[in-house]
Amino acid sequence: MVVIGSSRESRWISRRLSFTARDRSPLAPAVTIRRTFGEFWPYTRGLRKLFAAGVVLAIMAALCEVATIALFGYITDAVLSAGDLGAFWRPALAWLGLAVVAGLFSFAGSYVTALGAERFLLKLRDAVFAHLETLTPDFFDNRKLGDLMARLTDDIQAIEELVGSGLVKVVTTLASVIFFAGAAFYIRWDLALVTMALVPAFLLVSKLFAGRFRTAAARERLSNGAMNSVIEESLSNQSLVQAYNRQRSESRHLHREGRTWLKANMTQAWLSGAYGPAVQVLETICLIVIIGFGAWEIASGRLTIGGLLAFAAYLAYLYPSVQSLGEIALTVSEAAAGSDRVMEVLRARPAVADRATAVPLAARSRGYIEFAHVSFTYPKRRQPALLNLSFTVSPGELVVVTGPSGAGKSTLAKLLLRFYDPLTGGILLDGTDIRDITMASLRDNITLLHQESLLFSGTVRDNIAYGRPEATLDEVVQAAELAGVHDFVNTLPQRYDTPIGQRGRLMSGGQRQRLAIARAILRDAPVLVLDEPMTGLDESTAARIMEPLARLMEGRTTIMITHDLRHVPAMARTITLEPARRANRITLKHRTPRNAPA
Ligand SMILES: Nc1ncnc2c1ncn2[C@@H]1O[C@H](COP(=O)(O)OP(=O)(O)OP(=O)(O)O)[C@@H](O)[C@H]1O
Repeated sequence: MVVIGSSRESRWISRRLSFTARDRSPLAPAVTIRRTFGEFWPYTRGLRKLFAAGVVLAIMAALCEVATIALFGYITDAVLSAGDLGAFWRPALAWLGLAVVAGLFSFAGSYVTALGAERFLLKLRDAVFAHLETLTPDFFDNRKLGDLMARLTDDIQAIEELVGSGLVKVVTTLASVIFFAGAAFYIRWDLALVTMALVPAFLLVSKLFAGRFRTAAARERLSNGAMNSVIEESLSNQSLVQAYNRQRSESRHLHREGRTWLKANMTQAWLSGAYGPAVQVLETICLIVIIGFGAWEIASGRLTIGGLLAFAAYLAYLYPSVQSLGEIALTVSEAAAGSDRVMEVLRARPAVADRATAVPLAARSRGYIEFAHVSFTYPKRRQPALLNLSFTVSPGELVVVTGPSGAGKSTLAKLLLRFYDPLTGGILLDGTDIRDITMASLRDNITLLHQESLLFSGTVRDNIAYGRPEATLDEVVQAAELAGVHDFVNTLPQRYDTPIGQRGRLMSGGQRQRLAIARAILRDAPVLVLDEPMTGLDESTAARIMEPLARLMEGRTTIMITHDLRHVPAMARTITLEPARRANRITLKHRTPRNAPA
C-alpha cells in the first residue's frame, strides 16, 4: 500500500515550499523547472557519475524484483499446485540469491545517490555562502537572518531534491513502471489492459490529496518560520526580555505561533490519515477485478494460479511507482520555489566591486587620507548622509570625528573601507583614489575597531588572531600584553584556549574591548578607524581602555569617531560633522581634552 502522508513525507513536501515569514505570503512564482535545471545543473559536474550509478543500480534492483516475482509464480504452479517438493529447492535457492543481490543493488544505489546528493548540497551551499560573503552590508541590512539561513539550508535541499536525487527518482520510477507493467502484460495482456484502466484513478486521488496537502504544508512552513523568528529574537534578546519582565508575553507570542503550526500540522495529519484508506479502497477494487477476471481466465485455461498471483504481485509494485510519478509531477513545481530564492541571492551583486583596472598597493600604506568633496546617500533614502565633505589626515596623525547622532560619522568609516562608494567626490589613500586600489589590499591596510567589539564564539587565541590566523602564540600573547588583557587571560581556566562564549558573552564589556584592541594590534595595519571605542563602557573602564588604545594608535594614522570627547588624547585634531541637510559643515579645531590620558 502507498501512503504519501507520513510525517517524513510531510516534511519532504513542506521543505519544497519556500515562503518568507516576514510578508506571510508565498514568494515570487516558482521559476520553471527548465530554468532551475539551467541554473543548477552545472553544480552536478563531477557528481553525474554517482547519480548515473544510482540509476543503474536501482534499475538492477527493480529487475531482480521482476525476476523474483516470476520465480514466485513458477513455485506456485510447479511446486504448490503440482504438489512436487523436489521441484522446490532450486527455484527457492535462486529466489534467495536474487533477494540478496536485489538488496545489495538497492543498498549500493541508495548509498551512491545519497553521496551524490550530499556532495551537491555541500557544493551549492559553499557556492551560495561564498557569494553571500562578497555582498556589501546593504544586502544584509534589508534582510532577515532567519530568511537567509533558510535559503542556505531548506531551499538548497529543495533544489537538490529536484536536480540531483529527484532526477534519479524520476528515471528509476519510470523504469520500474515500464518493467512491472511489461511483466504484467507479458503474463496476460488483456487482464493487464483492464487493470491499467484503473491507473488514472490512482493519479486522480493523488492529485486531489496532494493539492490540499501542499496548501497545508505551505501553512506549516510559514508558521514554522514565524515560530523560529520568535524563538531566535526572544532568546537572543534574553537580557532585554528579563529586564523588562516580558517573559510571559514572549511565551504567549510563541504559543500563538505554535497554535497556528499545530492547526497546519493537524490538517496534514487528517489528509495523511484519509489518503491511506482511500488508496486502499482503490487497491481492493483492483484486486477484486484481477481475481474476478483472473478466475475467468483460469477457467478458460489461459492463465495458471501462479501466473495470476505473479500478475497481482507485479501490480502491487506497479501502483506505488505510478503513485510516486504522480507525486513527483505535483511537487516538482513547488520545489522550484526554493531555487527562485537561491537564485535571487546568487544574482545579487555587491554595491561595490573592484574596478577592472584596480591594483593592490605597491607597499604598506603611508596612511595619508583625503576625503575630497564626498557626498553619499544610502540606497532608498532621500536625505544624504554626507554632503560635500572634505578633509585630510596626515600619516601618523590622530583625527577625532565628532558630531550629533546621525551626522554621518559611521558612514564616513564605511566609505573609507568601501562598504559603499561615494556618489560624488572621492577618497584618496596616499594620493590614490581608493577605487583604483583592490579592496583586499585597501582593507589589509586599514583596521576597523567597531562600536561593539565583534567577537566569535571561538577561543581567546582564535579571536585575537582573527585578522592574522598564522600568528604564533607568542605574537598573540605580546598583542594581549600591549592591550592590557594578558593578566586577565591568565586567570581563565584554559588561558588562551578558553572559549569566550557566543559573541564573547562570557567576557565583560571592557575585556571584550581589550580583546578587540589586541586583535587590532596583532593585525598591525597602518590606518586605524575607531568607531565609538568607548561605547557601553563606564567612566573608569573607558579611562583605562585609553592606555592600550594609545599604544595601538602609536605610529598609525587614526580616525577616531566619538561623541564622547572626555577621553580623547591631547592635541588630537577634531572634526565636527553636522547633519547633511546642513551640508556637512565641518569645524576643525585643536583642543586639549579635559581628561587627557596619562
Ligand atoms: N544602512 C543604512 N541604510 C540607510 N540609512 C542609513 C544606514 N545607516 C545609516 N543610515 C542613515 O544615515 C545617516 C547617518 O548615519 P550614521 O550611522 O553615519 O550616523 P552617526 O553620526 O554615526 O550616528 P551615531 O552617532 O548615532 O552613531 C542617518 O540618518 C542614518 O539614519
